[in-house]
Amino acid sequence: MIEVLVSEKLVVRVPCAVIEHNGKVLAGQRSPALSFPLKWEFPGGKAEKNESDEDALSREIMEELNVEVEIIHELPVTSKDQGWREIILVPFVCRLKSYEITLTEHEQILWLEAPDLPSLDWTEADLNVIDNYFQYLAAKK
Ligand SMILES: Nc1nc2c([nH]c(=O)n2[C@@H]2O[C@H](COP(=O)(O)OP(=O)(O)OP(=O)(O)O)[C@@H](O)[C@H]2O)c(=O)[nH]1
Repeated sequence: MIEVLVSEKLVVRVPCAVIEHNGKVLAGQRSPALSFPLKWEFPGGKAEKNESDEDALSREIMEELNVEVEIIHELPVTSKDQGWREIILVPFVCRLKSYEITLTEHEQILWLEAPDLPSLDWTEADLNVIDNYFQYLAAKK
């Protein structure tokens, strides 16, 4: 009998924040020292075992930007197959609850008006997030 080894793909759940403030949206540029160097992303990161998406989001945003956020709306989950693993992005539209941002991981952040978001070089999964964010904005009008 031939045995087939099927390796399970790693599935990584990544809550992230589309942070709105004064009519603009925050984009973060990944550090040159990390995976996907210098790509743009929405701040956030991998949820830990037994951690809710919301708790992971708050923790990651505090770790990366040193601010508190309030969730306004959950956007559709989007996934990206990276070959050896699958990233499940769980995006939340948020507003700031505190305002003194201190960067601990990102190379830089930019505040952009929504229509300008696609001008940056995003990680692939984020293109879906941006589309879904545009749909959310259109539905609010
Ligand atoms: N926070 C965040 N991560 C994203 C986005 N899009 C996307 O593909 N990712 C990927 O999701 C993973 C989040 O991991 P992380 O922020 O907790 O940790 P990390 O940079 O050390 O990641 P790594 O596992 O690739 O080394 C990264 O690989 C990142 O590239 C996004 O919009 N926000």
